[in-house]
Amino acid sequence: MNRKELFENIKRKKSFLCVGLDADVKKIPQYLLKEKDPIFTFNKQIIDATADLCVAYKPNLAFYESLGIDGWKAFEKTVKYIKENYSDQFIIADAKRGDIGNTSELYARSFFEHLDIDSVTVAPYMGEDSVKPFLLYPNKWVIVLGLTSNKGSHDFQFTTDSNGERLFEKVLRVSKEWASEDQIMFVVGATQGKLFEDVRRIVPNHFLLVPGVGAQGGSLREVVEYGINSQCGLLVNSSRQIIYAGQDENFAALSREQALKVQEEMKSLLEMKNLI
Ligand SMILES: O=C(O)c1cc(=O)[nH]c(=O)n1[C@@H]1O[C@H](COP(=O)(O)O)[C@@H](O)[C@H]1O
Repeated sequence: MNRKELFENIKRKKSFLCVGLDADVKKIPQYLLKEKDPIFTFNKQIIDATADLCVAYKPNLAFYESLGIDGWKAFEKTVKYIKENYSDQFIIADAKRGDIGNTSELYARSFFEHLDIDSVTVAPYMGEDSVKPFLLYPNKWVIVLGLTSNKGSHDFQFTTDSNGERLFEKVLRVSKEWASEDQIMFVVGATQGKLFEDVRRIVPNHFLLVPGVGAQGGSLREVVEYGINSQCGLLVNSSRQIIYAGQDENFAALSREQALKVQEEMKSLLEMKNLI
């Protein structure tokens, strides 16, 4: 999916919500454990209940890999299900990969060839040659960790060099040269609030993947205030707050209610910014 199509979907659905499919076998409704594939059954119901309210899904690989082969199968089935039933959804494999070139090549192959997923999150720490193999796929997206949502973002990302440039700023400035705005997005945590202004000074046009609203307490209003651009430029992820809204048979309907609340706020913010 290209940038124009993504923006068209945002306008049509009046939403820039990404639902995070972080399905933890210990947190999903426990009655699902009697199913043959509880994680896929859970995901399928969440997807069916939210697909008209969001433009993207982000399964985080940790939740699947932790279950071994069964988890990987549930991941593949989830991706296939989205692609076959909701082809307008942008799929993000949240894998935070990145390694020496020949290894990254294989990571890229698994997500972009084997699974044909739209995008993958990548850690930039190992530099250009660790990210480049992902960029060899012209219609796919690489989502580079820029300024993360967690407390530990302060350990390294805010350290400054002799010119006063912070590490996250250097990451954005340097890595945006590795490919065009049609292939690279950046992760910026919703918890970083006003710092979106600093991010936008360096990458005014890029799409940003923004986790950290909901369970981590980031403010959607602030993200929009400081981070939106003329093509919206934001995919705001919420995982736990949406997918764990209920524990009984009606869990998917409760997830939908949560997603609807976020989508309604997004609609009014898009209207306020004259984008719809
Ligand atoms: O790359 C990410 O998606 C990510 C980056 C970041 O800085 N912070 C962050 O929370 N995430 C992911 O976004 C999701 C957030 O989940 P919730 O806090 O439950 O909404 C998880 O899958 C995290 O791994």
